Amino acid sequence: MTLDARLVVRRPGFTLDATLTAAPGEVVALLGPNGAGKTTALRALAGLTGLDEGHIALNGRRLEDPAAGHSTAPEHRRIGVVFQDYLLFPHLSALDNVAFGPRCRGVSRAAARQRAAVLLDRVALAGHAGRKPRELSGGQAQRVALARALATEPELLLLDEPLAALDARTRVETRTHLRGHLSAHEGPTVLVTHDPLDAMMLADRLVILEDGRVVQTGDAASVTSAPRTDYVARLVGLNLYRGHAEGTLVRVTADFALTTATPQTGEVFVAFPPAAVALYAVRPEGSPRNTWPATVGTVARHGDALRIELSGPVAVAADVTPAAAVQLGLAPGRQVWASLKATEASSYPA
Ligand SMILES: Nc1ncnc2c1ncn2[C@@H]1O[C@H](COP(=O)(O)OP(=O)(O)OP(=O)(O)O)[C@@H](O)[C@H]1O
Repeated sequence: MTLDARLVVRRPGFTLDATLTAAPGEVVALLGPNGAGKTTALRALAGLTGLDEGHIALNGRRLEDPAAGHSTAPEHRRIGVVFQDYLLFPHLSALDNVAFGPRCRGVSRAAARQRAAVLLDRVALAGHAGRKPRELSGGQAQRVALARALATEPELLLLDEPLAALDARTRVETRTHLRGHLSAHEGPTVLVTHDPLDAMMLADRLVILEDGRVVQTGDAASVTSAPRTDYVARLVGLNLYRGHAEGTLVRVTADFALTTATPQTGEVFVAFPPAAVALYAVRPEGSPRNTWPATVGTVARHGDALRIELSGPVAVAADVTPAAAVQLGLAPGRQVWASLKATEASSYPA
């Protein structure tokens, strides 16, 4: 069971053009900022939004091929969808919600309910089979929605912000359960989220979508260690610049260059954490560091540290201890020197 898709959907002022593949058993997270096209991509896979171009193939079978004038209706795609707000039928019990899909596919009432009971048991809700959705907690409703999506034995599983409706505590617990269920699913799974933690905990691979395009893909470790866009850099809390490298010197702008530890040639990204930026009242002398004058913009709490947004030759975020902030008198408008060790700046080809 393999997913192979190129999704092209044109809207006024927005075009989704994303290639998406997923191997059997693989969980792919579509991660991106608001309006990136994640939901549009999911709806296109489910057949709820038509493709203007491209194709969707599952197991080598074409579900949609606009060039050939072919589109399989949503109900004939072997796809299970868990929507953001779960969309459970309010008047049906948990059991009948789960039995609904098999019933629609012609399974007898008794067999559908039997299958639903097995699935509810699998999501640890056997004791709640008779409850209506309003009598379930958010986490329980999420599990019923998952059981309902699995009830039709889908080849492809789609999840739209599966944990967004849950409070923080339920979320942690439900995420762990969901991870287990996803790994038991033999087909590919595509999940949409704008929560990096959900993406990293649930998915084998991240596909970062920005403005309708795939800007980066890879496992969590490779994406977070080498972000390729500002969005990804902010997501993982790194400063990120693009520049031109000649050896260990990377020219970022006409009047700003950074020295890095590893020599490179050509177009590169340079990334470093805010905690690697040290601030001084006077220019630090005589060390193999990058130093530049900067002006304090905003000061905000960030964990145990203070996150200082600085302007100057480049915008940069620095984390300092509250004690250092007091000592340096860090307030908006204060002029300081920023400093970064070459060994803290990693560079990699753009
Ligand atoms: N039915 C529609 N008609 C016209 N434009 C639409 C429609 N649905 C979505 N769009 C536009 O398509 C773009 C992508 O929207 P989409 O909902 O896919 O993004 P998203 O990444 O899921 O965002 P969010 O995280 O906010 O849900 C947006 O610019 C949106 O305004």
